[in-house]
Amino acid sequence: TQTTRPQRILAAVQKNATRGDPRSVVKAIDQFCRHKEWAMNVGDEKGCILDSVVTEVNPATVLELGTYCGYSTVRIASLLPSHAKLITLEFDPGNAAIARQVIAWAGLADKIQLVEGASGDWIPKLKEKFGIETFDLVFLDHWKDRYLPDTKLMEECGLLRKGSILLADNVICPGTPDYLEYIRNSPRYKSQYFKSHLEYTKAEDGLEKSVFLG
Ligand SMILES: O=C(NCCCCCn1ccnc1)c1cc(-c2ccc(F)cc2)cc(O)c1O
Ligand SMILES: [Mg+2]
Repeated sequence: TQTTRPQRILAAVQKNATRGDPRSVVKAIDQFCRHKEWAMNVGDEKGCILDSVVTEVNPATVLELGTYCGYSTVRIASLLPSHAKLITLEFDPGNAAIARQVIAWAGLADKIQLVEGASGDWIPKLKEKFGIETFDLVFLDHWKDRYLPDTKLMEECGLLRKGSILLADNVICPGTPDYLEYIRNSPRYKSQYFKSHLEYTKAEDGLEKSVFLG
């Protein structure tokens, strides 16, 4: 019976990465996706931009929308201060099951809370469920047509504070036109575009970093 792409990514991690070594997990996935099989991880080039933003913000609370196989989850969590918490939402149960194992292999399970379900359902429940006040950093990497509605939902639910950072993947490819239009024209945000490339390709893509002004 045929394996799934996430299953093949997990196998590559278990074969090539060292347990408890997040950077080796990131490297193993990048090697596999660059040389064996493309997959929609944020990747190494945009990943370096992600790393610099995480390091600059040094967040105590992080929300990731779109876990996939846990590549960016591991990448972010490996840079967090010891008591920081990362909540990651994944809609697809198959992806979530793989991501849990990738996160465990990296030894980061105690920093990460993986929640299965739809972001639109979960965002209004995060405060009560996880005792979260606000998020210092949000990484948007899920369905591209959900970036805008979920951003508005986070505003309405009081999950953003003055200075909260939103970092959005794929604003060029596949593209998030309605989100870009909103966030770049809203007086409540200050945005900056980081030009890069679609993971493991030469196609243009980039990350949009936006500061919520309150
Ligand atoms: O669709 C993407 N991600 C969302 C996956 C489903 C999220 C499910 N979910 C999780 C939580 N709530 C909902 C994505 C796609 C591409 C891409 C680019 C070019 C191409 F030709 C094909 C694909 C590149 C990415 O970097 C991406 O992130
Ligand atoms: Mg992406």
